[in-house]
Amino acid sequence: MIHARKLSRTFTRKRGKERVDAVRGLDLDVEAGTLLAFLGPNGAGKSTTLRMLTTLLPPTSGTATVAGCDIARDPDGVRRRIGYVGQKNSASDHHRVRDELVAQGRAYGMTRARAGERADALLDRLDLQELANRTPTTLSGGQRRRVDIALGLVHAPELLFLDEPSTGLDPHSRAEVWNFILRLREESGMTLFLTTHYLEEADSMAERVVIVDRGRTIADGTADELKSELAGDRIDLGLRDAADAERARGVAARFSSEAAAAPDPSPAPAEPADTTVRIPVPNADTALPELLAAMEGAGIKVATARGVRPTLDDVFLALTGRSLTEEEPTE
Ligand SMILES: Nc1ncnc2c1ncn2[C@@H]1O[C@H](COP(=O)(O)OP(=O)(O)OP(=O)(O)O)[C@@H](O)[C@H]1O
Repeated sequence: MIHARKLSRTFTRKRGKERVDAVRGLDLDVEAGTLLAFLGPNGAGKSTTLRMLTTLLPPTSGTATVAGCDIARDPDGVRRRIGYVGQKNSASDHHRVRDELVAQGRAYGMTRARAGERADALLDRLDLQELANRTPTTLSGGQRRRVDIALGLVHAPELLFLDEPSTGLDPHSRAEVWNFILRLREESGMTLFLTTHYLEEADSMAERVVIVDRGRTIADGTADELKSELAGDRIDLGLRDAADAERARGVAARFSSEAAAAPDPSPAPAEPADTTVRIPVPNADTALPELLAAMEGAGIKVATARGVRPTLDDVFLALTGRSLTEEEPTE
């Protein structure tokens, strides 16, 4: 459904004095029917990639076909086959939801009757009937986002791009929008390509996660594959004081060669107290009892112990030494 080869985009700023390589040689193949989450820190090149694939921005070099059409040679073909839901609300504030859907259908060349039928079918299928005669200003954030998504579906695209669909929403509305997306995916089997900042959402909802950093793909797979191949489990031990923690690190070294080389191999976004020891292990469930027995054998009193499964942030940290939840330093 999407095939990109060496897709690149360079911007020049300050009257050509400064070059920004926003996307650098991206290769990507996406099968039809996939729900793909495109993740990365601020400035990684996610929106630029999305804008190139949706023909809103020409690439500096490289090629891509989207839904069978070349983005450079046949941008109209791409636009007819895809839907795009941007970060800003697309519905105007003062038109009723059904009228807005009809206007969108007309913009795609449908007759008034056909556009009306399509609007009603969408309202029905997406459970939006009760919003049909309301104006967007009277809707909640989640409802408004659902209407935006419906607008992107009027011309029955094969593929829908969503740029940060749940950003700026409260947790309840985020869950509402996600349920909506998952239902859409289940019922239509359509291909969904979305960017998100929310790692937990990408982790639990997407079938495939592509992580980009500084314009390049650094990881690609299912969330489980990425976590088990690139991050691994961890055990966090809480000790009574810094001296005990130091001794515990020595004992832990035998469980993990990395633990010996780097006493705190995984600096979390919140700095751990120096009484906390973090130990990378292949499997936390089996390592925990052995580790506690070893600590006891060395006369070290452990106050707290817990096995920690990796998150996608741990994957990013393992690959880049930075946390995905940290802000990028401004260039
Ligand atoms: N029109 C532009 N002119 C100059 N630089 C740009 C332009 N658009 C994007 N950039 C730069 O390109 C880089 C990638 O930006 P992009 O918006 O694609 O990142 P992103 O991953 O979508 O970030 P965010 O998560 O913050 O939306 C950034 O350094 C950004 O400042």
